[in-house]
Amino acid sequence: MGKVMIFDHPLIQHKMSIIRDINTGAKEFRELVNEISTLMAYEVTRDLPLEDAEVETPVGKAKTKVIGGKKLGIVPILRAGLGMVDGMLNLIPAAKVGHIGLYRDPETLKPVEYYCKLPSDIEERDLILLDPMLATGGSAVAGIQFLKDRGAKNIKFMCLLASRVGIDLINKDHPDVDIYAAVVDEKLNDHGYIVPGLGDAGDRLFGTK
Ligand SMILES: O=P(O)(O)OC[C@H]1O[C@H](OP(=O)(O)OP(=O)(O)O)[C@H](O)[C@@H]1O
Ligand SMILES: O=c1cc[nH]c(=O)[nH]1
Ligand SMILES: [Mg+2]
Repeated sequence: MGKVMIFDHPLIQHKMSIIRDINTGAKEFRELVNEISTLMAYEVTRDLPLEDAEVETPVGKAKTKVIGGKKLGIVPILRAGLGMVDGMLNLIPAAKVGHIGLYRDPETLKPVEYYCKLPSDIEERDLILLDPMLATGGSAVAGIQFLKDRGAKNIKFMCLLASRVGIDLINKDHPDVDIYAAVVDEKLNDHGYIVPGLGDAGDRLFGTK
């Protein structure tokens, strides 16, 4: 089964508290999603392989380590995943960015696909799939399958808020995928929203409600 990493870092917990607050407006919400994504990127990239290197300092030669030939890709699930892209690119600026458009049908709660544009060499890249919300898990599971169908082999899923049900579904359908979540909430309501959650992440990021 994939690893499940929940973040207990005080900075992340503090920022998640503000993000959940109904009184936090779109500007601050966007800034915080960005900042939390950068903090999480630090841990999500922990297993990047290092290679030995040597550099000339002003005083002599230093034996150093550099990130090796690993190619990375980040793939936000539209729309809400877009809010996490810049935060990730702050730390891994060379990563290529793909996009998957999925929305959750409000009646069936099933994901509906409407867009896909991925790096052409996706099968050679380690991918981090981004979506702030993991609720029923339908969108994440569909997004992961989407990437695998196009040749991706090494995929991580990163979200801000996860439900227990969503984590279990990814573990069941994609046991090879590691999950990174800032916070876990236990419950979903009848409309598939995480409770207490933070509401609709896409609407809060883009001010559409
Ligand atoms: O785990 P699930 O039950 O599938 O729900 C999570 C999905 O729902 C939200 O997207 P939404 O459909 O609201 O689209 P949006 O990002 O365009 O607002 C969220 O960003 C996830 O993609
Ligand atoms: O709580 C939820 C569930 C799905 N999508 C959201 O944006 N929020
Ligand atoms: Mg939404």
